[in-house]
Amino acid sequence: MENNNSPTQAAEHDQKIDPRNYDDILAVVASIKEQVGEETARSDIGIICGSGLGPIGDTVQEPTILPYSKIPGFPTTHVVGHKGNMIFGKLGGKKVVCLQGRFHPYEHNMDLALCTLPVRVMHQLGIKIMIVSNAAGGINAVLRHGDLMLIKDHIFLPALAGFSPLVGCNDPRFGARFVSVHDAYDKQLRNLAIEVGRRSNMTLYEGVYVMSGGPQYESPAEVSLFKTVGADALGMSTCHEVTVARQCGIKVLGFSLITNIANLDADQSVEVSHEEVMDIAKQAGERASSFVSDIVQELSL
Ligand SMILES: O=P(O)(O)O[C@H]1O[C@H](CO)[C@@H](O)[C@H]1O
Ligand SMILES: Nc1nc2[nH]cnc2c(=O)[nH]1
Repeated sequence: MENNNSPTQAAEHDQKIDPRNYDDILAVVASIKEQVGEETARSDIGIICGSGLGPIGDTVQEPTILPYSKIPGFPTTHVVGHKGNMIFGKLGGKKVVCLQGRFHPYEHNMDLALCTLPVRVMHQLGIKIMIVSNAAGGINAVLRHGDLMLIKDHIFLPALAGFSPLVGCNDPRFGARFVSVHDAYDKQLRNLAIEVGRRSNMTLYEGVYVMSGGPQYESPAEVSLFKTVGADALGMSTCHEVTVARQCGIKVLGFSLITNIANLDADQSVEVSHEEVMDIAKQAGERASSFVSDIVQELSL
């Protein structure tokens, strides 16, 4: 089993990094540049792979792979289906950096600043656009296993309860103290994705993603609550990354792969498991990868 929280996966560096400190972020970036070379590190597009969506990273051409264990300040990824690699290379003719593995707040004691360190690092590496993917439970009745849903907006539940990556002192070099997320998921990028999907006859939904803290899956009553407030799909990631990206001025395109149907009725509920999530993600991996690659090909920077 990969990424099983084994002590052998401890970081290979001993540099102490505070993810809330701007100069420390620059130190992380300097280390990455030193290891892969300045030109390789410079990237235009960042991609974050969701649970089981690592195959997107495997399609990067001319890859230079830097394991997280070699990046100062990066914790290990504990969740199965998140390999823990930063991959530099080309996709659709563009320079990309792909994160094969993300940091979920539930893995890291709800330290959202730590979990968004990779986004701040990618910003310093030059990305202007971030494509973020996740595995999610479908709430909207139209959604089926394996469907792709473009994220139009989100409900960042932990942040509403005070768990935002922007809590704490704000170094103005990071961006605004008060970040507007009125347009978190860029409309032009969404339109492009819809057009790309249409051309390849892909059924693509658009909806609202809600992030819960996890790691337990939701009870039927909780799913009903989310449905009532307008959520279409739910997961335990993404919103923290998108919030930081917006603070940095990065444009975002996000999509959810529907890996399970969230339970709405306690009398007819079925067990949800990460194995099911991984299974469906595996089946959809190729489709999701070619979708991302087609979009990247058409992006103008
Ligand atoms: O959001 P990603 O990383 O795709 O993973 C999703 O899948 C896991 C649960 O199966 C949770 O971590 C949830 O957030
Ligand atoms: N919170 C949550 N995360 C998920 N990730 C994949 N499926 C689900 C789900 O049903 N709920």
